[in-house]
Amino acid sequence: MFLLGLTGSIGMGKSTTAKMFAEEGCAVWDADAAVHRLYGKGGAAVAPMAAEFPAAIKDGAVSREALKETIAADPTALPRIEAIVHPLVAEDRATFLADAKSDIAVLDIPLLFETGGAAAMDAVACVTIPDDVQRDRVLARGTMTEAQFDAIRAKQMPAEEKCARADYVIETDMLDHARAQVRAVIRDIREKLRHA
Ligand SMILES: CC(C)(COP(=O)(O)OP(=O)(O)OC[C@H]1O[C@@H](n2cnc3c(N)ncnc32)[C@H](O)[C@@H]1O)[C@@H](O)C(=O)NCCC(=O)NCCS
Ligand SMILES: Nc1ncnc2c1ncn2[C@@H]1O[C@H](COP(=O)(O)OP(=O)(O)OP(=O)(O)O)[C@@H](O)[C@H]1O
Repeated sequence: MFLLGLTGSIGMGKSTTAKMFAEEGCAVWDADAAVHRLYGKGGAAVAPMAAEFPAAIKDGAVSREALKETIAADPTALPRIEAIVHPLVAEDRATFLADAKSDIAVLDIPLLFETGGAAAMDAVACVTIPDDVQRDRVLARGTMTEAQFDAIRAKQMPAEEKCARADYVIETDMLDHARAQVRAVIRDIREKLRHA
């Protein structure tokens, strides 16, 4: 199975583009969605998070709202959260890949380059839009304050660097344009698989 990493800065269109790959028949796994499962009631992150961040647990699940307050108040919190969450995310991904049935698996991973995951991919696609559009789109969702957005963005590798390292760049300026690029990426990969 061909492993295509899909990455890009916060709000640049990873989830929307991943859905397009799924619609074209690729098996898709989403790291953020895995975190949602892990944080949910009965999720594997709840107990270890409760041990370190008791204030972030509400109704047996990890509360993102509470967690964002913790992160804002304590600069050491995010790396400690990552140390708990990232190994669990890696397990979730291994389970997905063991069951996946498709010629191409797309792994939507926001921190693919930051965490060194790109080395395990056969190729990487990076979604991109200009910074001002990114900011507008993220703030329009209303789930983050401008300060929270800036803090997350500052932690991520700059978008230009991600694109420079990627094998494919997908501009997410318009849905039809992105879909055409997704189809071109799939065609290119299938062509490569035929000649492998
Ligand atoms: C910070 C939290 C509480 C924000 O939750 P919220 O629901 O508002 O946003 P969401 O999870 O959808 O994340 C939005 C985007 O923020 C970026 N982001 C999230 N976590 C991180 C991080 N640790 N470092 C850099 N960017 C991050 C990603 O681009 C992500 O797609 C949440 O993302 C979290 O708990 N992050 C820690 C776990 C993690 O590292 N996840 C990243 C994918 S494995
Ligand atoms: N090709 C596109 N054309 C127009 N709008 C788009 C396109 N792709 C994404 N968007 C819009 O941009 C916003 C962010 O997209 P999306 O949620 O897919 O990004 P993301 O990278 O997964 O975000 P995050 O990093 O926060 O998880 C959404 O409002 C979405 O509708």
